[in-house]
Amino acid sequence: MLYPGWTLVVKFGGTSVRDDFRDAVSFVSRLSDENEVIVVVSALKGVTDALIDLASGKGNLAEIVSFHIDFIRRHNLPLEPFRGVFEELKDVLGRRDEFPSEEAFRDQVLSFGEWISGIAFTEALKREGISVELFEPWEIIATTGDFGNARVNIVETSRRVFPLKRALREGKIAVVPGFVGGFKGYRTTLGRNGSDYTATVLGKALDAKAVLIMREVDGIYTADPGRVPSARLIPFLSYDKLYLAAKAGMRAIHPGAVDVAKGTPLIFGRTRDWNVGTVVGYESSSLPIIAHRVVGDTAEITVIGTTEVPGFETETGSERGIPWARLRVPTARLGSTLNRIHWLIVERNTPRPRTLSLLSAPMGEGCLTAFRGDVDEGAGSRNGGQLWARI
Ligand SMILES: Nc1ncnc2c1ncn2[C@@H]1O[C@H](COP(=O)(O)OP(=O)(O)O)[C@@H](O)[C@H]1O
Ligand SMILES: N[C@@H](CC(=O)OP(=O)(O)O)C(=O)O
Repeated sequence: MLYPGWTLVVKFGGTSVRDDFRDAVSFVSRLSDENEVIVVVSALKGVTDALIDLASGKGNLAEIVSFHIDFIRRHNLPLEPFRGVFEELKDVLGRRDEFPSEEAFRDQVLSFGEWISGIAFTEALKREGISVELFEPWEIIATTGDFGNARVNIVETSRRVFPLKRALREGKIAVVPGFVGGFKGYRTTLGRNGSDYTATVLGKALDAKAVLIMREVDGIYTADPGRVPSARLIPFLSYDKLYLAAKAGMRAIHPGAVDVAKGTPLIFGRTRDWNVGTVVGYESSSLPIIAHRVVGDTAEITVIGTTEVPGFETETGSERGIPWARLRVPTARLGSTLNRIHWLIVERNTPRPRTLSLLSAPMGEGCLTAFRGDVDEGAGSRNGGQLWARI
């Protein structure tokens, strides 16, 4: 499958582990027939948030345990390998004072989400009769001591991957829980969506032929496909454009993951049906990407790959040779009841303009007030509390 004999890192996001576990396991099982495979798993979707609450004293351990037990039962996995882990988590919660900081304690608690997923994946592969070994990420991924947002030390991590190489040589699949690293005996985390970062770091350290990022959507789109039904799939995308989009707030990948990946093909696919949609390398299609984020009380919409957004006063710039245009909206100053802006992007200079993408960004209250003066009314339409502007 793919190219026989390749070393592949395959990462499954939290939604895939929680909702498409069987497809994920069978995909890995199939890949491993002819390839060396390293599997990186995220915590089940929602678990990291629940653990953050738990660490801050608000959460409920029993709920987290029963959520996992339900998952374990639904997939007919043996309960035994998990029991000690739930006990260990309870024990950590009682030892808060032994950690050098609140952040170090929180990272220790968060590490259990990915660790439990790692055990689940390992047990599921064993049940298929596949030879597999689970690795402790805090022993492999060497990081800085910035708890909550640690950076990986690639040189040190490359020294630590020998046990993984040994396992691969022995014909085993290596399972490495994502998002978690280690610093001076403490567990660290790599920032939200950090499992992508684990995957590309391992791709580099093991000189993998490709890193596959498997999720609930089949690739990278011109805008968030969860919000924008007309967003278009981008088949070929460059590392630099993906990096700029991630930095501008696109939720699809951890920005730190992209730079590490340079030189290794990054392939985005959907776990369900094993559908691959985007290959990231040095070349890019000309489609723009729209990303948005809220920074303090300002909402930012960035269009990457364009020099202007006609009809709007934008800040423009260029990074890594790629132009971008950015619109900032001070959400606090706005006062109407509108809470979304829909932004229609059409291809211009063509006889019949085609819709490329539509951004629907929640902007806090009052977008209409902010944009009324700037909008080309002839090009857009307002209905049902939505405002469209053509760019
Ligand atoms: N431009 C984009 N292209 C693809 N996905 C995007 C984009 N922007 C945001 N996303 C979101 O990223 C999410 C990634 O899928 P998901 O399986 O939830 O990832 P993970 O489980 O790794 O967090 C999707 O829900 C998708 O809506
Ligand atoms: N579980 C972590 C790390 C991660 O990468 O998750 P996901 O792959 O679901 O984005 C988080 O929620 O941030």
